[in-house]
Amino acid sequence: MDVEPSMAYSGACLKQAIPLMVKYKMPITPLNYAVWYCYISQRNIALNKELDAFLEVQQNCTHEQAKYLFDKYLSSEDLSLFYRLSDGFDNVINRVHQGISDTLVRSNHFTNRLQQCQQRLSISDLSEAGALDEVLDCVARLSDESIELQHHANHFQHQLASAYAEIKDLKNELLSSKAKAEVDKLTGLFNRGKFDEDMQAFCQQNRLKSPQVAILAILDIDHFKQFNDLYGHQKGDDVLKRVAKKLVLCADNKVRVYRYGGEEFCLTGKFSSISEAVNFVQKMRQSIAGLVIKDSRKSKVVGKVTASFGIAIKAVNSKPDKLIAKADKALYLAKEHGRNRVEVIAE
Ligand SMILES: Nc1nc2c(ncn2[C@@H]2O[C@H](COP(=O)(O)OP(=O)(O)OP(=O)(O)O)[C@@H](O)[C@H]2O)c(=O)[nH]1
Repeated sequence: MDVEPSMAYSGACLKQAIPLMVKYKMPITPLNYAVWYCYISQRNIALNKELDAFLEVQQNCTHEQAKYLFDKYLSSEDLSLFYRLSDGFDNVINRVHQGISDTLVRSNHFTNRLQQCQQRLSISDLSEAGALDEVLDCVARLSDESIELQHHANHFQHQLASAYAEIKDLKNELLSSKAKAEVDKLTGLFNRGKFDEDMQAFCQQNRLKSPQVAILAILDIDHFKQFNDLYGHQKGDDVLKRVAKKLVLCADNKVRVYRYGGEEFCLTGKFSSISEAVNFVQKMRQSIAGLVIKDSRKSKVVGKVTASFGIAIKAVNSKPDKLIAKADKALYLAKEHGRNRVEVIAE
């Protein structure tokens, strides 16, 4: 890169790059940022095309692919530049740090001047010729310097206020991009990405209060394909939203609900016993079975919705894929045994 971009420009790029890195689950590292910076500023159309192709095929760009793009289209000079410019937080923090150092130097200087004046005044004999002039001189100098110090303090205060606003902006940007990346657009529930992330932590929690059981339940709307085929995809979407609403209404702070994909949802939670967990899930099932779908004029009932549930009881040191497979197996049994029911696999 020949011209070093301005701080404001790199800050603006950072604001655009962060949501993209969060969306595609790429760690915010200088190398990744360099690739996205290049993408956003459209400096190299070939890089944009290659990155678009990765994103289209697999919805993300792996570390190896980012490294490949970097090696192919960017140079180590770029990286050192991005090390300096990419991290908006660092830039702001450096400015504040510099402001504090300047203020300290100035206030130390002013303290020294005060001490010098104090000394000069204490040894001045006011009856001596010129002593009053010396006092006046001291006071005038101190007055000038205190005005200068005050100007500097005001300037520093503005610097701090703008740094604070900038950091807050970046933080909000990061938080809202992260939150958006975790939510399923149609239903507003947590999405599959968030589920995969949470499952790791859920499976690692082995210290449950006694007696307590942790469960994973997967539910699948019954004959949903038929519903789509009969009433259209939009009506199908409507059903998904209404099922999600019911799940949220039933859920309390014991459980967390996700859209697993398509017409499947899942929930994780802790209960004091297996029967309490099953009763809870049965209530969810009944609540969904109470859903009535009407035609667009809301005059005619066009269908009822039911869902089948599979519950897996988490064992100590359960691995996410094993626990999911167990819940899937229980769900399969619920479908096999007639749908609109709950099956549990405990072992
Ligand atoms: N409207 C809508 N349909 C979806 C969505 N995601 C998946 N589907 C549909 O969900 C249907 C799932 O059908 P299947 O897996 O065959 O199962 P099913 O008809 O629910 O039958 P059972 O599970 O055996 O009770 C498919 O027709 C998908 O197209 C979505 O976001 N919106």
